[in-house]
Amino acid sequence: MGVILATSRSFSDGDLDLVGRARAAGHEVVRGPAHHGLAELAPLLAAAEGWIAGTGPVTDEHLAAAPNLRVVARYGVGTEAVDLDAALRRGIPVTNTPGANADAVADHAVGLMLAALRFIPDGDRRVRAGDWSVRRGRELGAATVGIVGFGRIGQGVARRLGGFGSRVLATDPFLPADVLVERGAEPIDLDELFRSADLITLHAPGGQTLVDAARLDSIRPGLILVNTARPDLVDEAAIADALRDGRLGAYAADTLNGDTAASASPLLADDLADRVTVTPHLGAQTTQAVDNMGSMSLDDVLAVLAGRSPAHPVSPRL
Ligand SMILES: O=C(O)CC[C@@H](O)C(=O)O
Repeated sequence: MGVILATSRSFSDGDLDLVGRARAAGHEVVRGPAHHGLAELAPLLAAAEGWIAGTGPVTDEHLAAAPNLRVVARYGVGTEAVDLDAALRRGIPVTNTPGANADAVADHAVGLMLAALRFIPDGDRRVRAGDWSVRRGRELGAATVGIVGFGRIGQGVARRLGGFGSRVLATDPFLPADVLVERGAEPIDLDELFRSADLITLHAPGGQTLVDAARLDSIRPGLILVNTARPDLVDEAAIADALRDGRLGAYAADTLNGDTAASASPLLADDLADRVTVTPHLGAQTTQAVDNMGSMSLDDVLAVLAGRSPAHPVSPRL
């Protein structure tokens, strides 16, 4: 029996029997820790022929510790934590699960927009403290929403905002303007989007800083910023400053620098609690998305282990 290592947080936690599917193909699934250092994983990597990887790092050192490894399947979409060049050099294909969690994340992004616009988490905290005073919010349909990154998730957000009646602006370096128009958004460049929107939602790949102190000087006062993508897209200290001096109205995020060790984030300061909402990277955690990510990643691993091409290869040159 070959070993498939799964270090994603929720592989096989959905409705599908993915462990049984692997077993039927002659493989055993071994679960490993999602937030891992190399020392912790090395004994598991030593035996693995396939690796279903979560958001944790997949470095050249990890690959060197896995002499039997034949495929890395990213359980999810972002591949910034995977050393694609190292995998290419070692002849190990890398796959991901495009679209698998797009609806789940788009739902969550809209949820965070409403949470921030209507002070929902703050209202809950107040009621529990016996305070029934109200804060007056704004309607999503009256907002100009800027979508940064118009891939499957960004487009899913635009579709949902169509139902609310919001004005939707979008920017994406890889898509022609007519595609944005066709899918419900007004094309605009990044600088102009930050100057024009009342609410901005980030759906771009990690590995770049899109929101820093200079950018926050150009925004409309009271802007609401939503980040369901990656923590390094924003400079968290600059966000905290902008929340304190009122340039930014609210920050609602499904990700923080350091993630599980995030208590160190400046955004968790007590004085910002009424303007900051954070969820524990649960945007992709729905039964449907977990089944999609699990079955797509497992099918790709099984394909490679059976000597076939995977359906969702990631190109290191993209
Ligand atoms: O819930 C997860 O495992 C993360 C998925 C998400 O970050 C992705 O990369 O698509």
